[in-house]
Amino acid sequence: MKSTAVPAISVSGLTKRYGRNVVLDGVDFTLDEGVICGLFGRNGSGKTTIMSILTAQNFPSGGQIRIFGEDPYENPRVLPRMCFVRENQKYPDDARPHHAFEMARLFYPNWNDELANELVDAFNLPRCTRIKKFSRGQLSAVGVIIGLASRADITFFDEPYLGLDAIARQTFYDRLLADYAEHPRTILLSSHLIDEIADLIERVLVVDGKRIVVDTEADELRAQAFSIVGKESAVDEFAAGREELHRERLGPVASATIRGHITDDDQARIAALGLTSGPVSMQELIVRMTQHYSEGALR
Ligand SMILES: Nc1ncnc2c1ncn2[C@@H]1O[C@H](COP(=O)(O)OP(=O)(O)OP(=O)(O)O)[C@@H](O)[C@H]1O
Repeated sequence: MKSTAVPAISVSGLTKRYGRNVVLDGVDFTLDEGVICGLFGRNGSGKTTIMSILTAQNFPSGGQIRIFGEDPYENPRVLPRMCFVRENQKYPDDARPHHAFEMARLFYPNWNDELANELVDAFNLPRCTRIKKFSRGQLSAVGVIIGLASRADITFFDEPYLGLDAIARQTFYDRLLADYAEHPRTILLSSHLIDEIADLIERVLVVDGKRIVVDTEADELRAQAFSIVGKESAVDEFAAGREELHRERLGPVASATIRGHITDDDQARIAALGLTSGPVSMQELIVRMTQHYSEGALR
């Protein structure tokens, strides 16, 4: 299911301006069907803007976007195939969860009532309370349930975890993976809790400086850096001539994040220098790479 002739999403040269403020400038990426992809980036980097443009809730200022090969604007072939779970979703004042689910059932052809009901129990959601009275986490749970039970061909989750406690977030991740295994589809998930979703995602996109700066398979990303720790003079010796993403010092001891695959020769040299090496978490790697890009080191 990994590659199809027509990608689920294709974006080329996307720009977006709000007045004179250019927030996206030349965003390019494609996403095949049947992939869970993480969309990461700092606050205000444009993640919500990208999702809202892809779901035709916002207009691009330039460039081209295609959903299953088609322009999504006012396109009845494409719009019911996409579900956008956004942070500030509004519901009518008197709506209870079942009202929101009835609306979703009308719109999404693959909607599954049984799954929605199971999830209401899994998230301990009160069935008879008006959504207006819900806590922040309960409100997020309504969005997550709609996102999962819609089984849309492409589901966009934009920071869907706000207010959800650790147990509820784990419930979301577990149910997402379980349902995705039975009903593969395309999922674009933005989050600041990178390590929490690192094991869910197969693909990574990072937006920074108005464009996509990282576009890679998750496994490849994990292998793109390693850390070394030990006496600073030994760290200096090992790091000389290599791309160093980050360094920290504590007295005579330093730890450096080095970009690149660690080789057998590297391992031997690390041991000979009395250093220790370790993996870098996806969150740390993305944070370090984003800082590095922001400092202009890679441009
Ligand atoms: N309707 C709007 N009018 C003017 N500026 C906007 C509008 N919507 C977003 N912006 C600006 O566009 C930029 C990108 O915002 P966006 O919400 O897409 O970022 P984000 O990556 O989703 O941020 P966060 O991680 O904080 O949710 C920000 O600088 C924001 O202020």
